[in-house]
Amino acid sequence: MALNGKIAVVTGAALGIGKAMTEILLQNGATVVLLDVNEAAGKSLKEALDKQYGREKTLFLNCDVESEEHIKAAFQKTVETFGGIDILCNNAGILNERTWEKMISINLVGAIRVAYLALQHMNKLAGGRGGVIVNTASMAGLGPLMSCPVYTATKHGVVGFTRAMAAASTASGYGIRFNALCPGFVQTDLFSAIPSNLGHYSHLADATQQMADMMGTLTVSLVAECLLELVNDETKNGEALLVTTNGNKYITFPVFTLSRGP
Ligand SMILES: NC(=O)C1=CN([C@@H]2O[C@H](COP(=O)(O)OP(=O)(O)OC[C@H]3O[C@@H](n4cnc5c(N)ncnc54)[C@H](O)[C@@H]3O)[C@@H](O)[C@H]2O)C=CC1
Ligand SMILES: CC/C=C\C[C@H](O)C(=O)/C=C/C=C/C=C\C=C\[C@@H](O)C/C=C\CCC(=O)O
Repeated sequence: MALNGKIAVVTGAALGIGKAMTEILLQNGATVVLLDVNEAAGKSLKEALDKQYGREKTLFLNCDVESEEHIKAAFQKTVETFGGIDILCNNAGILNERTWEKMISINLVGAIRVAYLALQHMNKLAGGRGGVIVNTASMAGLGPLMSCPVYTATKHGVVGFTRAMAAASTASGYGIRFNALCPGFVQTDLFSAIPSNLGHYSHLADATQQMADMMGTLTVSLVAECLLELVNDETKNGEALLVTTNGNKYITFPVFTLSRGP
């Protein structure tokens, strides 16, 4: 299988989209390290996956992406156990406008911290073997969601970080591709909890639900298939893949040519 011998790390792996990412990576032959702050859910998933794929194909580590210490230890354990990291699914995230500073700390600062610490092991200039980092952004990383402006900001940040790191990696010779996955509404616990997590914008919950009703909700397995596309297609670097129930598209962004003023 395409990912035989590859070592993947998934953050937020215990539930939702991260769980589906873990499963499709295993189905395609990868060994997967599951990182999540929800220890009960992570251990439960590991137990189920052991039965299906064997104990040696996965490792669950309790890891909070807000903690540099946790992430460093998780990546160290990964490299000690499996010899390296080839694929990072930088997926952990929350949606809660009431605790917006924490949401920034997890969705944006956490994603950057995880990517930077993974670079220390993946970067060819640092003895790594290169690979691919897929950051889970969102459709809200491409356009505004009025009911969750800070969530929108975090996801716009993830898209921008991804595209800039893709260019930096190419220019520097890291040997790592960076791509952003931008799903619309996906049926997960995060999505189900939205009405109670809009804070100042709770009065806009109905409008958001109407948008979701109109656009439809995606399954986690469909999102995971798009992850696999970004992992397997070595031509993809610096891409933002929009995933909707009406199909998927690679977003075209404005190009600013550097030219002197008049
Ligand atoms: N559900 C949706 O409609 C969409 C979700 N997304 C993004 O997809 C990613 C996954 O979301 P879902 O699967 O929907 O959510 P979920 O709530 O179902 O699963 C998120 C997982 O991340 C873990 N997590 C949360 N904070 C963490 C932390 N500090 N450290 C480590 N793990 C942590 C949770 O324990 C959970 O297992 C998020 O980044 C989210 O913003 C993007 C587009 C659509
Ligand atoms: C309320 C948030 C619900 C779920 C979280 C998930 O991450 C998410 O943000 C889902 C977003 C769905 C957005 C749906 C419509 C957005 C419309 C506009 O903001 C335009 C957005 C993108 C346009 C991209 C493009 O077509 O070029």
